[in-house]
Amino acid sequence: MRPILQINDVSRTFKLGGMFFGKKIAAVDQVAIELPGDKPQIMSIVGESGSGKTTLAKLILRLLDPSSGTIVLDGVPLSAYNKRDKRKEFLKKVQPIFQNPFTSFSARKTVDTYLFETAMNLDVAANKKEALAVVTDVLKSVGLEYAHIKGKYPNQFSGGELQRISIARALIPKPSLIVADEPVAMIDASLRMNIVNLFKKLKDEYNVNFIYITHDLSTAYYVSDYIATMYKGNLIEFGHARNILNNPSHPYTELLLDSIPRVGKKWAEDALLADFESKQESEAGCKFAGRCPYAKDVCHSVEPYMVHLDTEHKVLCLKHNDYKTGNLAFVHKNSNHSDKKDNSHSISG
Ligand SMILES: Nc1ncnc2c1ncn2[C@@H]1O[C@H](COP(=O)(O)OP(=O)(O)OP(=O)(O)O)[C@@H](O)[C@H]1O
Repeated sequence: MRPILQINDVSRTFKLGGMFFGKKIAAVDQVAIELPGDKPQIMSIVGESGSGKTTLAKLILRLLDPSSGTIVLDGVPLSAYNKRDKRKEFLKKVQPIFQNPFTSFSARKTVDTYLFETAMNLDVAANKKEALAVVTDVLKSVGLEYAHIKGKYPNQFSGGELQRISIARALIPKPSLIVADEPVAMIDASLRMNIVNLFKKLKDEYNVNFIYITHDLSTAYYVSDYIATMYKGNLIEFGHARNILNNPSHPYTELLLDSIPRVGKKWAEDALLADFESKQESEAGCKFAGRCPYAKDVCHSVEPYMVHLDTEHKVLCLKHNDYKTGNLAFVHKNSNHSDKKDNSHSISG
């Protein structure tokens, strides 16, 4: 079964400052992810502010073009949708959900108008009667009645309700992929789980994959089939959520897991993250070395390369190559190969 999503060594750089003296930053730096297509998946992208999550989401949504690399959705490169007349086709396959539902809808338009327009514009319904059936259906799937939203404006809803309506709207074309960028960030903490639970339910009901971008690790670990951890533009760990939870293998993922409040966990353990944050970033080598509790000298001078711990778990860390820099003798017994990152050939033994 072909993967539903392939992100092939994708980078996106931004130029900051002037034409000649400005510097380039790699918001997304050679990210490679393959999401299996055998059944619908929820993949969370986690990482702190500035790690590149939103830039990656925008690349998948075609709101930005990659500086290099390709993204392939269900066997079709996203560049195939570049032509104007292919835009609708793309929107039928990939739908976004944004952080703030109040900015997704104009304050001057009733929300049901949006739903009807989406159904008609994306050729899901040929007329208003057909559209009504579709709209009623998608609203029911997110726990709302059409009668409850009919003729109302965005400010007549709570943030949680409006986010459910955005989800309903995204479902209208029955897309293969929904990209949700921090969809619960503006919602009351007590209601976040309801939204996240919806993703789990809808995944099977609509056979739709979700990319869930979040700071909220507790919901990410709860909802995900796969987890991608990003740090300063790099994908530093990717794998099945079960593997990541039971065997977090990048020191940063370990730290993130440690920072999730858990019943019975002492305050002193929570303080760990802040301590590491205060340390200096290293200039060369691993971007995380300055904060890493396991860093050795080599980590400050040699860029890490991706090590496959098993078929569904990979990590960008020299620790998993026993800090060796040329000899690919992996410590993990299941390891059988390492993959590129173009910088891997700069490693000398
Ligand atoms: N249009 C842009 N021009 C210049 N730099 C940008 C642009 N968009 C993003 N960046 C930079 O790229 C890096 C990654 O940003 P991005 O928004 O993707 O991170 P993020 O992980 O989504 O952060 P947050 O959780 O705060 O949204 C940051 O350093 C950011 O300042």
